[in-house]
Order: sequence, then C-alpha cells, then structure tokens
Amino acid sequence: MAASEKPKVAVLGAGSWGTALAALIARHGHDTVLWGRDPAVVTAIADSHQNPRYLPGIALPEPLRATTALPAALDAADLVLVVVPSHAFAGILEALAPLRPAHAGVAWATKGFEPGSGRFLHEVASERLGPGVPLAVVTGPSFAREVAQGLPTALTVHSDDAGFCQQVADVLHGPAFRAYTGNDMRGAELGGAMKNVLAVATGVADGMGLGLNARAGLITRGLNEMLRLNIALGGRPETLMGLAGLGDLVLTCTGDLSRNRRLGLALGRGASIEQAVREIGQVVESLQTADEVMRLAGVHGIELPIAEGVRDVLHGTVTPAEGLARLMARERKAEYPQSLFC
Ligand SMILES: NC(=O)C1=CN([C@@H]2O[C@H](COP(=O)(O)OP(=O)(O)OC[C@H]3O[C@@H](n4cnc5c(N)ncnc54)[C@H](OP(=O)(O)O)[C@@H]3O)[C@@H](O)[C@H]2O)C=CC1
Ligand SMILES: O=C(CO)COP(=O)(O)O
Repeated sequence: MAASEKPKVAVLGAGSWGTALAALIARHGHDTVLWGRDPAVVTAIADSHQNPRYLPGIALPEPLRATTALPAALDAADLVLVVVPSHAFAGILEALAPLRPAHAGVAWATKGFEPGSGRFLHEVASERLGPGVPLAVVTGPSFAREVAQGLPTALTVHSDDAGFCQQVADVLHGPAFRAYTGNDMRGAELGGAMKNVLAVATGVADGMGLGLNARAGLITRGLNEMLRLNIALGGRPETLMGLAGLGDLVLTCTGDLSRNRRLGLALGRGASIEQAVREIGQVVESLQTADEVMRLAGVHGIELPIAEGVRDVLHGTVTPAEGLARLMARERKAEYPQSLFC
C-alpha cells in the first residue's frame, strides 16, 4: 500500500454492528469488504445495499462489497476488523490466522470475554495469531443503528501498538464519528464487557417499575463494581471513567436500543428468558458475560453484588424480586471503603 493510499479494510461479521462499521468505513472512502456467513444477508448487501435481517430500512453505501468467502475478504486487506459475537471470536481468529496478509493488523469491536475461560479477547487474539501482530480493541457507546444512520458518535480505540491504534482510529474517524485512542486494552475490554451485565440490572429494575432513583443507584454502584474488578485485573481507572466505561454504561443502561437492557426489561416484567431472547432475535452478550464476570470476581476474591444478582436471575436461581431483596438487605457500608484512584 502506498503511503498516500487509504487502507483496504476487511470487516468480519455481517450482523448489525459489523454492517454499521463497514458502512461507516466505506463512506470514508476505503475499499471495504464485509464478510458474513449467511448467503442471504451477503446477497442482500451486495445486490440491494441493505441488510434486511440486522439493519432493516437503512441504505448501505454502494461501494461496500460483501462476500461469504473468507479468503476473498482477506485478500490484500491492510486492516482486519472482527465484529462477531464473543462466542464466535476464537473460531474466527483461528480461521483468519493463515489467511491474514502479513502486514495487516487485527482489531475487533466484539464486547465480552472468551466464554468458558473468562480470558480477555486480546489474550485470545494474541494466542491465535502469534506474537508481533498489531492488535486493537474498538469500544464505546455506539448503537449500530445510529452509526448506520450517520448520527454523531464517539468511540475509543485501545492498543499496545501506537501506530496501529492511529491507523484504526483514522479509518473510523470522520464527519459524524469521533475516534479517540488509548493504550489500556484491559480496561477498555473490561468496560465493554461488563456494561452489558449492568444493563440487564437496570433493565430489570425498570421492568419492575422501581423508578428513576433505583436506575441511577444501579448505574453508579455498577460503575463502582466495574472499577473494582478492573483494578484487580490490571486495567486503569481512568479508562472506565471514559467512553469505554461510563459512556457505554450510561448508553446501555438507559437506551432502549440495547438488547441487554431489553432482556432485563422483559425479565422484570415477568417474561421467561427463552421468550425474551427469542423476541430480541440478536446477540445478547450478557448471557455469556455474566458468568465470566463472576468467574473473574471469584478468582480475584471480589464482591460484585449487582453482577452476581444478574448472573443468578439469568440462570433462574433467583427471581428479579428476590434479587432486589438481596441487594437491599446488604449491610450498610462506606461508599468508598478505600480510594480507587491511587
Ligand atoms: N449492535 C451494536 O449496537 C453493537 C454491538 N457490539 C458488539 O458487537 C458484537 C457483534 O454483535 P452484533 O453485530 O450486534 O450482533 P448481531 O446479533 O446483530 O449479529 C451477529 C452476527 O454474528 C454472526 N455470527 C454468529 N455466530 C457466528 C459464528 N460462529 N461465525 C461467524 N459469524 C457468526 C451472525 O451471523 P448469522 O446471522 O448467520 O447468525 C451475525 O452476522 C457483539 O460482541 C456486540 O456486543 C458492540 C457495539 C455496538
Ligand atoms: O454495545 C452496545 C452499545 O455500545 C450495544 O449494546 P447491546 O448489545 O446491549 O445492544
């Protein structure tokens, strides 16, 4: 690629977020190809510039290409952006590893941990790709539908490789999209994963009609849980006070476009998990992430009462009303028993 040329981008995952990001990048003038596994979705994107399954009614840019062939998607790519759900992340990394052009770095916009192990996705990526491959995580408050509609959005890109971080941010940054940068992959990934669990908690509270005070209390004490786990895992507190933490927490806990919040709303109103998940019809990351957050909390000996309540409600071992009673019965204590910032 000549220095003056725009990087060619391969986006892997043609769900709502992969499609929205591919459309954004194509609108910025990059040669962009979107890989998806469903031929019907790929054909609709290629032929009618729409993704009727995941972003109905939104016109996608005509130059955006789509394919079901992974080798074709990765051919001559300068940058790879993975946007599949966390349960599919390791498999996609495995598949792309032998096909990746040697100079192409790999970023992802997936939010979650590796299901079953609780490993960070950057740990999975570096294991599957081997040493020396530039890696970055893209995260922050961003509903796919709004990005696809061109509404203003701010996100953050974190990487240990400053040059790759800038490259990813350059590709995303544009007239309606601000891309910030940072170098705390742990904090950024933890924030994006854990806010999904906390969004279920506020959804449940709102579904039960507990009021606005309860919602604000849950968001704030949820942020406290994020900060405590983040410190134990080696992330930096300021990362969680920014777009990757507080920003995404507020969006997902209050915005009804959130699938995790909608799951909580349905449970709080008395629906069964099966019914709620079926009606949402898209990925709901908290179903995996709640277990992994509690696994990590156990390993590090940290109490996370809200996340624990969500985990137990999702497993059906407590009802929303019992979960609320458990939280309200907790011992009174100092808001910050010790400073989180030193
Ligand atoms: N939507 C949003 O607003 C945002 C989402 N994210 C994150 O992005 C990630 C992707 O979510 P999102 O796009 O919203 O999810 P969607 O439910 O909209 O789409 C999921 C996509 O992943 C595909 N997929 C599922 N399993 C596999 C697999 N094993 N191999 C390959 N592809 C697979 C699905 O294909 P198929 O249709 O064939 O099942 C579908 O294209 C999640 O981690 C989410 O938290 C982050 C920020 C915003
Ligand atoms: O991550 C998101 C917004 O930043 C999307 O949230 P949901 O997965 O809950 O829809």
